[in-house]
Amino acid sequence: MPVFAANLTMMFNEWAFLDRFDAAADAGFAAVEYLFPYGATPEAIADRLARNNLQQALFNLPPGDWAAGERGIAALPGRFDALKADVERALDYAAATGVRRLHLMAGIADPHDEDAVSCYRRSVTYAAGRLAEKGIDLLLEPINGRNMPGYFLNDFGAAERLIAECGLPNLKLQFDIYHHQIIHGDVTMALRRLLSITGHIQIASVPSRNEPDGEELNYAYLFGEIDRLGYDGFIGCEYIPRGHTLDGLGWFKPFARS
Ligand SMILES: O=C(O)C(=O)[C@@H](O)CO
Ligand SMILES: [Mg+2]
Repeated sequence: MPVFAANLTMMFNEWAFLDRFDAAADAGFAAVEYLFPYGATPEAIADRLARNNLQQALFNLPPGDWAAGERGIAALPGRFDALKADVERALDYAAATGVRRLHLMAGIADPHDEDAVSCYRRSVTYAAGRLAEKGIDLLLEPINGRNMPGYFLNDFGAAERLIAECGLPNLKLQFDIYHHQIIHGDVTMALRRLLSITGHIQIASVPSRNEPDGEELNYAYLFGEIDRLGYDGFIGCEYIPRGHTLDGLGWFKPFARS
């Protein structure tokens, strides 16, 4: 049975950030993820995880200046020193939370620009190496261009090729089913092909990015397929609830921790 992680950036927004940990645990989640922990101290987050017996499934390395429109800096030439500092900052939070996987955002850059391509590869190789020393996986997530126009890593094939070329055991794919359906479709066949290099899965309805209980994808079928393929990682619930978070958890009832 999949282990679902509540995404505390999108879900449980009725509560302040730290209180979302309590709310997610009360709703039956055994794990959480979010985009960024950096607005709270590592100690405060560790305390919420411990007191609620929650696993920290995932978070992202710092993304650059998010408010200014940056969406990662890994593919941005001239930012390598900042990236190295970001890796250390994320590792402080990793040590406190016990997370075993971190997502590195690529940034807004032309995927056909040679400088961006070589810069991205250098950043990925460096970050994966540093995380390997701590037993942590580095994840790469292709993101669709409708949600993130101009994003460098906008193709699952590109991620698959890079992971194969680098040949680093802790470099893995973050398979967000929502993005895959929008970019490529054919989700089941892609899961079968890519699960062996997948370190984390995320879900949402398509096209609305709401609860995984309707619209274009049949998640009941996909959860069965993910189980059948032997996936033993987390599934991150990276969706925007249609209304109050708790009112939209009908789909989750069979999986809730009691
Ligand atoms: O946008 C998504 O999808 C994510 O998983 C975020 O972490 C941004 O990368
Ligand atoms: Mg995602």
